[in-house]
Amino acid sequence: MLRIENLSLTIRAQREEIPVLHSVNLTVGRGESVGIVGESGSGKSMTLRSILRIEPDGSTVTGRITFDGTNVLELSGEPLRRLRSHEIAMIAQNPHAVLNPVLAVGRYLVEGMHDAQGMPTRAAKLRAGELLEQVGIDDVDRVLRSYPHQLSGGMLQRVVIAGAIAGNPKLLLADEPTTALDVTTQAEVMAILDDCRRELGMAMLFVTHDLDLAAAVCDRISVMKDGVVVEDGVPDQLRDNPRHPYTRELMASRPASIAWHGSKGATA
Ligand SMILES: Nc1ncnc2c1ncn2[C@@H]1O[C@H](COP(=O)(O)OP(=O)(O)OP(=O)(O)O)[C@@H](O)[C@H]1O
Repeated sequence: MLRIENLSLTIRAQREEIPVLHSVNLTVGRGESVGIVGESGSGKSMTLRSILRIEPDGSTVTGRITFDGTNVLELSGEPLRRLRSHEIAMIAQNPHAVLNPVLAVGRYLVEGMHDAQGMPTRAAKLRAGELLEQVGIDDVDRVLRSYPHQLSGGMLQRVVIAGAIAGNPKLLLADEPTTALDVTTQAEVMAILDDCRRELGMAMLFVTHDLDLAAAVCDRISVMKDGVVVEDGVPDQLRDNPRHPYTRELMASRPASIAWHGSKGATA
C-alpha cells in the first residue's frame, strides 16, 4: 500500500543545505503496523512528514513515495488534499499543537468532518459522539463541550485520535503519540490506538525511540540512524539476531527492568 523508495531529503536553513534523509526504503502493507525506531534527530519525523508533503519549506525531496500506486511526490492541489483528508491521517506528539484552544473539542471534531468530508453538521455531531466512545471516553457530552485546557493530556490525545480516524483513513501516521503523556496514561492511550487500528483494519506507521513499545505494537520495525534505515525486520528477529551495531546498541541501552514484549505481547 505504501512504498518509500530511495527517499532523500535536504532541508535548507539559513542558506545552508542540511541533508536529513539518505535513500530511505520502507513499505507498509494494508492493515500492517510498522515501527520506525531511532534516537532523536535520526529522521523519523521527516520521513512521516514527507509522506504527507509537510516537510519544512525549501526542502528538496527525491525518490518515490507511492501510496496505492500513486506517486505522492508528484501530487499537489486537490489530489494532495484528498490524500490528507481521506487516505492518510497523522497523530503528533503534542495534542495542544493540533487542537484550537478557543474551540470546544466537539466543534473541532465536527468542523474537521465537515471540512474534510463535507459531512452535514447534524450528522457530524452524532458521529463525533460515536468517535469519542470508540476511543474509550465515557462522559462523551461533557468532553464534547470542553475546551482543551479543561481536559487532561491523555483525554486530549484521545480526541486527536478520534479526529484522525473520523475519515476511516487507510493509513495512520503516529509520531510519538504518547511521549508527552505520563507513564500510566501512555499505556492507556497506546492500547486505545492499537485497538482502534485493529478494529478499523487501518495500517499504521509508528514513530518512537522506544524499541520495546514498537515491538509490542508493530509487525515489523525499521531502525533509523542519521537519516538512514540501518536495519529492518520483525521484532523477534531484531531481538534475537540484531545485525547492525546500532540496533545492538539500542537493545543494550534499554533499562534492564523492561521486559521485551515481543510482537504479540510475549515476554522474553
Ligand atoms: N525545520 C528544520 N530546519 C532545519 N533542520 C531541521 C528542521 N526540522 C528538522 N531538522 C533536522 O532534521 C533532522 C531529522 O529530524 P527529525 O525531526 O526527523 O528527527 P526525529 O528522528 O524525528 O527526532 P525526534 O525523535 O527528536 O523527533 C534533525 O537533524 C533535525 O535537526
